[in-house]
Amino acid sequence: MNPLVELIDVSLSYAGTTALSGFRISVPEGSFAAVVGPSGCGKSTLMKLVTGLLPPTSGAVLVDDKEIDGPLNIVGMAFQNPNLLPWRTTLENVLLPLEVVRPARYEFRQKREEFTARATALLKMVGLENFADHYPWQLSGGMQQRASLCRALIHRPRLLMLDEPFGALDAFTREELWDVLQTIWTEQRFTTILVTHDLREALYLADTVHVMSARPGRIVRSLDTVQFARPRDEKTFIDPRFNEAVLELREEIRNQRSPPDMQSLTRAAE
Ligand SMILES: Nc1ncnc2c1ncn2[C@@H]1O[C@H](COP(=O)(O)OP(=O)(O)OP(=O)(O)O)[C@@H](O)[C@H]1O
Repeated sequence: MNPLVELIDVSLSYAGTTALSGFRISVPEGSFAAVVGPSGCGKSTLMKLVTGLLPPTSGAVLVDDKEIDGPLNIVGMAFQNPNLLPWRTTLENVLLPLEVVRPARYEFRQKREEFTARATALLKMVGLENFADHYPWQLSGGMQQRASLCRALIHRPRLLMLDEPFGALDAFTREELWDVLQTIWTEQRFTTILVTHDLREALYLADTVHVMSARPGRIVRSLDTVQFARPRDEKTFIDPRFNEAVLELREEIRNQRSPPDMQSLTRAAE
């Protein structure tokens, strides 16, 4: 499969801080990639580069074989905070990107009914069919995150970028949402890049788990998860190979952490 997203020798520096250096990744169209790494290694920076919100300092960010030169409209995004607009109902929140993302916004007025039907179908897929007219404050955190997933997918993006979308949820709700995401992805096969601290989440959802080094971040390991048959379910968690892979990734990330700053440790001990 051709890569939809490719970063070639990318570096990105903020004033005085090199966040990424020598970063390479290739994400085949229709695949699910997860990116894990130690805190501050540049995962969110990667999201900003791939969505075109930040240009690289050097190297190339290619999407669909073209170097990107601004925000992309083929992307859907979801973050740890669902960021639903409090004055809009669930349905209205899901429809929001169609009102702002080109070219959908030109069609929105003529095809409102069709788009509403699409939003309703998505809400059904995530189990929110009876909450379309509710406001965000009437929804639990998990329900808000389900709505945020629908909003990310309403314009049928070719690329879904997820930055810790389940990070703030309790373990049970989080695992429920993994299955919701797995079901939608299996059906629609949009290319997905998930940034997460949760190694089980990465292994459960992705085709390939990429491990980043400590800052300046680059990919130091890419682990294929093909041995875990899809659809994955609770049996996946008790597969010894799954737990071995979690331990392996944990060890890899531990080795990537920067050595402790001895001066601050000494200061903290005083
Ligand atoms: N706007 C900025 N200006 C200066 N430095 C920044 C800026 N944004 C991020 N950084 C630095 O770049 C590095 C990478 O940040 P980034 O937020 O991408 O990491 P992350 O892996 O997403 O972090 P976390 O795991 O804590 O969510 C960090 O050291 C951070 O302090």
